[in-house]
Amino acid sequence: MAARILDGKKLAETVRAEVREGVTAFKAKYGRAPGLEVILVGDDPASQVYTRNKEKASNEVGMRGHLHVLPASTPEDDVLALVQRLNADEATDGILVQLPLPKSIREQRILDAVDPAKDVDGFHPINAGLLASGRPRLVPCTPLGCMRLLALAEVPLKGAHAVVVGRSNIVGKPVAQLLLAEHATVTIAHSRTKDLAALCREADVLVAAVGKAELVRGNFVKPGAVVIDVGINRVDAGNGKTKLVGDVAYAEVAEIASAITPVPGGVGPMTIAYLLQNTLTAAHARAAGST
Ligand SMILES: Nc1nc(=O)c2c([nH]1)NC[C@@H]1CN(c3ccc(C(=O)N[C@@H](CCC(=O)O)C(=O)O)cc3)C=[N+]21
Repeated sequence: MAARILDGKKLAETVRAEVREGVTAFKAKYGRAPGLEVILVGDDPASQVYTRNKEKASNEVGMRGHLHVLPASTPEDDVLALVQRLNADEATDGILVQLPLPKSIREQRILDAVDPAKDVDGFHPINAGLLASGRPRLVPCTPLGCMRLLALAEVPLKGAHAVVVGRSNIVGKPVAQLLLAEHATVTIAHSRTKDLAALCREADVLVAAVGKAELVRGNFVKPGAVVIDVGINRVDAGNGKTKLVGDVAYAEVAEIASAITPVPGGVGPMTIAYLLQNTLTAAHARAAGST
């Protein structure tokens, strides 16, 4: 039995179309476009591609998207000053600081400076705390994308055992909170978990977000489970080139799971789609004066 492939690229198109309609309605109501400001510090090639894609994607749905590129040598205080300027800018609804930042800059200091009302990544401790308290406001994009993929899979979450492998503030913890809110029984596992394979085999829903290429093998998966692969690992393809693989050994697991997300074309495109959705959400909240 081969698993159903959960096509994130196609579903992301649907989400973007939803956002595009929402942006049209927002413009009609408020006479302005939602504004997204993306900040990239440094010249990491992958980050350059990702941030340009975010800028482009926001413009494609009718937003005012803008990318700020700062040299890697930019002093921490200058990055902070840009964040503060954007916090104060009425036309800016969303601020995204691309990670990782150069080592000379304290990430926490910058992320904590983003106005929680404009924190479209959902990384600010206020937004993390609201999510954990069952009062979600701006929720991290990748976990939102995972939940939408699970909705596509039509997997019943109520009472299901969900195992999340990975405990990051960006994916593992928030996706666990969202699964809990849907009444799943959630286990958060990580690199130090004893007998990880046996624990994962208990999962009806398995979310792999550890950042270790193909860690999740066939023997980690209960027959019929739904598998969401958040990993994006660039590995040697053997022919002098590189390729992207997830945290899941796809070919092997696709023989056992009932549904699985591919890499690329799974969670990645959904992350960008939900960044746009979050920007629209932030714009509405700000325009309505609720924050
Ligand atoms: N503040 C911040 N917010 C982020 O959301 C954030 C970040 N920093 N830093 C880096 C990571 C990574 N990330 C990706 C988003 C989409 C794809 C994506 O669309 N990937 C395509 C393939 C891309 C390719 O071919 O290289 C796919 O999976 O199909 C990948 C990676 C967002 N991140």
